[in-house]
Amino acid sequence: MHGHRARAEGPGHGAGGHGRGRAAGRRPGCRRRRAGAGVRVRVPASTANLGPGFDTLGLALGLYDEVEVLVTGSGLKVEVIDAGAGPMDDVPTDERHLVVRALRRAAEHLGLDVPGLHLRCHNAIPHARGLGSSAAAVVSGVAAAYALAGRELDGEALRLAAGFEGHADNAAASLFGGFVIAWADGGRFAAQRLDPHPAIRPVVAVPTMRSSTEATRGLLPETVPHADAAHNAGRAALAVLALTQRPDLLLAATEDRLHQEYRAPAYPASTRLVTALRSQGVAAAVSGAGPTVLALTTDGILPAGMDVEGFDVTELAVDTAGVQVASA
Ligand SMILES: Nc1ncnc2c1ncn2[C@@H]1O[C@H](COP(=O)(O)OP(=O)(O)O)[C@@H](O)[C@H]1O
Ligand SMILES: N[C@@H](CCOP(=O)(O)O)C(=O)O
Repeated sequence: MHGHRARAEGPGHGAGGHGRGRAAGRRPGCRRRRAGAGVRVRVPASTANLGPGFDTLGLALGLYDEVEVLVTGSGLKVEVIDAGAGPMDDVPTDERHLVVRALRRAAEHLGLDVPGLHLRCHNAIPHARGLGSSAAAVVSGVAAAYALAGRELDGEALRLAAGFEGHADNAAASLFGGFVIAWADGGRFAAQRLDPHPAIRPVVAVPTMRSSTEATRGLLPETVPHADAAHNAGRAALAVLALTQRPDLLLAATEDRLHQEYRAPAYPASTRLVTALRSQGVAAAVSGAGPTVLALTTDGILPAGMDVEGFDVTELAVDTAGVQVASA
């Protein structure tokens, strides 16, 4: 399943979405999925904002979580396997598990009755680092529900997934792959996918420290100076051109004044690395809400002499396919 294109039309589903708490009951017209049905989902990580495109721009990355979903007769079993993400001590294995919540909400939306569930989650995307692990988890749950219902992913899938976090940049990238522009009209999320320029080679510097997106969103001011808003509007527009056609413009196109400096106290080492890379001409930004540092290079490496102690530096491919689902 791939190549889906988000649509801007259709009814929206916000974070308070419909059907909450009804998953256990079987409603009239609900289609029961037989025990034994199963799907396997592979979902890419993502990097959001890309500097100036706060809550708007996203890029899918070639680092994947995989989830095996088996429909059972009753109950819930969640197995969480470290496939490179590190310790999973922040993940509950009951109904609060993010993949389970997303799957249940999407199943409810699709009129699908899932009597019991067994999940095996192979997690490679590190949590709370700014690589979209939570959006990837939500997208995998939504994609699993769509596949179990025999439905193709559509714009409603994006609205369901984005409704969990209230912004769609990561979710759209994980759903559709490639480079995405996401927006919301009164809570109705939509996205447009674009093909990133093939010369772009993202490098990520991932620190061991975690930083929750919710916490660093709390550092943002209610209002920003008009000049900063104007600056970011221009740079975000330029970023669309740079990401798709003109990688030579990436340094100017990744300059941000809306969110990074406010979040800087949460991760000083990442901020220092972004500044050092930019001073060497590398198009660097904080990835998502941080603390990972993203460098959009064309050679797949960082300049010599950078202080990357405490960071795990890796080149990641751009994922162009988005979430993939197969029968298990
Ligand atoms: N694969 C997953 N399965 C279950 N929960 C997850 C998964 N990935 C992320 N989460 C939840 O989301 C939190 C991280 O979300 P967030 O702070 O938005 O960071 P990120 O930048 O990684 O998305 C984790 O602490 C965990 O509670
Ligand atoms: N636009 C969001 C992106 C959050 O990304 P994450 O990978 O850190 O969850 C923000 O900047 O808050």
